[in-house]
Amino acid sequence: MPKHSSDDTTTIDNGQPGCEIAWTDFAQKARRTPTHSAQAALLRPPGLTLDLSGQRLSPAVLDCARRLLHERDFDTQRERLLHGGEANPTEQRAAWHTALREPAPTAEVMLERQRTNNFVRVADSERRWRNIVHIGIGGSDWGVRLAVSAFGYQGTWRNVRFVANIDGHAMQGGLAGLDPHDTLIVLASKSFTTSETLQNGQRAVEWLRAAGIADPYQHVVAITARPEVAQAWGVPPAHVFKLWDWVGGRFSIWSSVGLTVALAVGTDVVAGMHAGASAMDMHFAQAPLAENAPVQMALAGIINRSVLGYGSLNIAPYDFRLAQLVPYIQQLEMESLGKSVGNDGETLAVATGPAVWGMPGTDAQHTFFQWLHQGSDGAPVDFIVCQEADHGWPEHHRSLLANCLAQREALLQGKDYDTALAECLAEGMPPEQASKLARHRVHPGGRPSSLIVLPRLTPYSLGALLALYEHKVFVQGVVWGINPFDQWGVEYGKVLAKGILRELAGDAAASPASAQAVAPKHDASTAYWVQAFAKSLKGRNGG
Ligand SMILES: O=P(O)(O)OC[C@H]1O[C@](O)(CO)[C@@H](O)[C@@H]1O
Repeated sequence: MPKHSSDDTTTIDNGQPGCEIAWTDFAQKARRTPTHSAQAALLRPPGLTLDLSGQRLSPAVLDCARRLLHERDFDTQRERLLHGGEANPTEQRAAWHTALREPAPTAEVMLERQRTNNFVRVADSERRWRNIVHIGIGGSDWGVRLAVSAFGYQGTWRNVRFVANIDGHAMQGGLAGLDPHDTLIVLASKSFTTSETLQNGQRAVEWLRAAGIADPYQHVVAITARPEVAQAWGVPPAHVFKLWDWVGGRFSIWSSVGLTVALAVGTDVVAGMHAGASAMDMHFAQAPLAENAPVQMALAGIINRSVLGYGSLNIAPYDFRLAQLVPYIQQLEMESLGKSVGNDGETLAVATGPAVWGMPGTDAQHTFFQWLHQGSDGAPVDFIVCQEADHGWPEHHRSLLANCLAQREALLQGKDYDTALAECLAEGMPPEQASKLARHRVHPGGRPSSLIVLPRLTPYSLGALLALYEHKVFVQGVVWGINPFDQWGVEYGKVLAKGILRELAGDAAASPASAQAVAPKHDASTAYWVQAFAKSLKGRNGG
């Protein structure tokens, strides 16, 4: 059976009787449904409107999807997710990020929310911490960057810098020009073991100390699921904010990791995002499947990936403020769905999570839209746009909206040869030249897309949008039979890096075999570069 196939007969078999039939029916119906239905297919969950008319969805597809979801035990799995059950079986824990944004959360969640808000209130009232350096990576970074750039794009009275990368230039740039005496370092790390974050944090502490600050840790806060480790590292207990093991790293924007957002753009923004996301949670829990936005979006994505064979998904926010949405969704989708082994431990028979990439429109149009329109592969596109802008130049917003709709229409409708030829002739070309050039002007069309319209960019609508994608990813995990809440693939590289690091530091005993049992013997190329880099590092350090 092919691993990656758009063949109708490719089956998903996760050990449940009948799944193969439901999948085959679903795939066949989807294949027979044309992309681009005659009417806009609008869903109106909280905070946004979703137009899926550019996808291969139809009542017949939905009918088969219902059976498929039933056979995957979707209702039970959704219940488990939303009520703190063991949604993450390989790590034997919940994935209960929805609990963090509930209007009436548990006492422990409420306590951390209050502690975070108090910290911000005191800092604001004292006009303290003019500079914030947020140090975190992956899920401890992207959501914060996104919210700060979405609502602080005009600048804020606090100067907020982000440092994620282990590359020393990132830290150098992150600290450059700041007054250490009025700088707060926010260390966000669920595990408090991530080497990038801890090393960058160490540099920040040294920088504070070098400025003559006697107790640099008074300038540091930590947000972590391991408060005792953060305290042992030096952070005062009152500066340690907690999240929980049952919050996946890529969902931590809903936790105290939002502290930097609150310091930068206000606690109201955080509360608004929570409200929007929580409303989407309710919608996901209660809306019938035909109107359930995350479910419908998930089905469209499954058809694009596993039935039509598209290898990637393009995210095109037609909003400059949402540039950081691209890496945010990239991590959410690719860390969650970048798996090829199912929950039963078997290799999956169908292709799962697509590569996710993108850039805000209209920049994207001048960068890679050519490939989307006429390239041999193409990719489904999620267009995201706000109906109303928040600036005072309506002509700019008109152009932005026109561009968004035009790109989508071109992908959907395409342009056939006769139209292209007529165009060329109307431009006065001689017939022979026109017939040649017309071929280059043909757009295949029928390329799938979704259009997500936010009434305007508010914390509520952004919260709803993020929760929409989260639940979409979850539903895809259910259908594909994979756990979207672990990320074992990231771990192996981390383990190997530790061994190589020791070798680069000249630790002779750290040959791969002796460093750790799981590290393989280096391949010839890696061995060559380890030696070469070790030599140049040694030379540089005068060794
Ligand atoms: O918050 P931590 O524990 O520092 O982890 C940072 C990131 O590293 C990962 O574990 C792996 O990339 C992500 O899931 C997570 O968001």
